[in-house]
Amino acid sequence: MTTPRTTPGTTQPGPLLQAEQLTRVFGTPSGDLVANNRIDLAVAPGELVAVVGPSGAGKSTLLNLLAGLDRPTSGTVRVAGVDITNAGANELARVRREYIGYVFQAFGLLPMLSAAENIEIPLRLLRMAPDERTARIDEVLAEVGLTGHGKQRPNELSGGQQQRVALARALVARPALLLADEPTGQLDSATAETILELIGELVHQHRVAAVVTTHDESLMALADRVLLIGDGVASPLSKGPGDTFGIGTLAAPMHSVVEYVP
Ligand SMILES: Nc1ncnc2c1ncn2[C@@H]1O[C@H](COP(=O)(O)OP(=O)(O)OP(=O)(O)O)[C@@H](O)[C@H]1O
Repeated sequence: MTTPRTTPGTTQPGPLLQAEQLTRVFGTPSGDLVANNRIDLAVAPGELVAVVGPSGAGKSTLLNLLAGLDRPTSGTVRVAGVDITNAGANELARVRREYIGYVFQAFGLLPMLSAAENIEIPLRLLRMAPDERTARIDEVLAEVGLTGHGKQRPNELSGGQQQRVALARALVARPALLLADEPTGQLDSATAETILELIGELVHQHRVAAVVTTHDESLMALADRVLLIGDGVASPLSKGPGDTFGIGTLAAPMHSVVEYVP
């Protein structure tokens, strides 16, 4: 992989991703539910931010807002300087296509397509020429350690391999922003660790800005910053040499955010 995609001739000062005062309220039969409450977040190229917190704390809600898959009740999201919250459908689609790679919690691979064909989808959306597409797919398959597996369908691959395909699909168009929702949620701990290391490597080597939601404590150790959304009481966080962060030791008021820089 070479450098992340940028639009020629444009400069993008400041963070690649900037969320300000993001609030998402869901109407439910038992009343309004505040899933995200005034969340601020800025992520620069080359930075890996882990979003952690208990089930139901609002992690997926936040990621969906950052990806433009959902619109906030209030607040704004800017990607490469573009306010995607108030963008029209075409502009939103362009920003998502050109800047964002998204990894879904349940892989989201199309079962009838091979691994290579799944990975090819974002390149087709970008109307890349077939030769170039093939070269990029080979390159990204090598990066995620799946050389030689391109012709296999998802059901012919292990869970960890499917997760690598999902990651390859998110990275194939060299997105400047990687958003991954629990990318290791369905994997055993050894495979999860390998995937997390791979994400860390790719983000830091290629200066991708990344936000990854996780229950996995090893991701917190790899992250440049940890954003905690959760229950309970806010407490200062600290980390000694060689320590990992324990989610059990972290607590914050419900739907509040504590940001910690390791
Ligand atoms: N479309 C929706 N309509 C109503 N409530 C919703 C909707 N989506 C999410 N919620 C609620 O918002 C809250 C946050 O959900 P979210 O999926 O963001 O949590 P999470 O932290 O990602 O949880 P998990 O770790 O279990 O995936 C939950 O109480 C959930 O029930």
